[in-house]
Amino acid sequence: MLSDLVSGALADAAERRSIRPLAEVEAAALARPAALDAVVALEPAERVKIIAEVKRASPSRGALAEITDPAALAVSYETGGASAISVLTEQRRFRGSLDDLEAVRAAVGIPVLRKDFIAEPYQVFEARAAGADLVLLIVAALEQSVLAELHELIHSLGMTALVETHSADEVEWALELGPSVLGVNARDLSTFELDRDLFGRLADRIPAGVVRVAESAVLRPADVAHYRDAGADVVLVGEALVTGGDPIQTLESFLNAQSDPAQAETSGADAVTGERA
Ligand SMILES: O=C(O)c1ccccc1NCC(=O)[C@H](O)[C@H](O)COP(=O)(O)O
Repeated sequence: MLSDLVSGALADAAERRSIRPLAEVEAAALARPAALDAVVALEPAERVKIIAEVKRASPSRGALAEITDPAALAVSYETGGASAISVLTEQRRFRGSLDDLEAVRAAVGIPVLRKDFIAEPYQVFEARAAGADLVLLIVAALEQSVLAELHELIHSLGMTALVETHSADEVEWALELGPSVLGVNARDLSTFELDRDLFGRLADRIPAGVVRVAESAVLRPADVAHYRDAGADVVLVGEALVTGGDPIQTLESFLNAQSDPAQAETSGADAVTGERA
């Protein structure tokens, strides 16, 4: 699944490049106002911070929400207290686009993440040209040399990489890059299995000074508390926010629930499927 997603994303990028060549996108990227400092926005604080995701659909869940106005959704995320916005720009399985990213960038004042299957420099320049401040790099999807090249490019353009891992080896490879922000995704991107305890097993391997992001499988406030207790500085939330009805209220409940440790014990969500009990 992951290699299909990467090859689909590369094919779509090749099509866009045939219309808008690299030189043009590079010039647009360099002409953008400077990226926002995502490391400052996400740096550890008393409460866990939230990256709120604009997510219409996914390979594991199918259609999630229509989201006709991604900018309005992002504004409600910002109002609800999100520290950054993640925009899924992959079009085949997530029904996202760079237009969504541009619209969100224009509407909010907090950092915006391009969440996609980034595997070549063109996609990084596109991200900056569309106004991204953060770009996702998935360790499992990339050769180490490509990972290092893209990481360097992201930083040379003033953006921050969110380097995503799913195992102890991947954390080790990610750390070779000297990342500022490192994510552990509870979702295995090939099987879709969710393991909410993975973050806790890997967190100690992430040195102080690197922002620790727990990604996926947050369905209720207790899940935020669970990640916080395991050492997360930030949680990345998609599905619960786009399906939950009122994103502002959902975000507030996630941010406020963190001070109630009792809730950590009452989570009824299944750690493997992520289904609500
Ligand atoms: O969400 C999927 O089904 C998926 C499948 C394959 C590759 C990536 C996938 N999702 C990307 C993400 O990691 C999530 O959108 C993000 O972490 C939020 O997760 P959630 O809160 O569980 O929607």
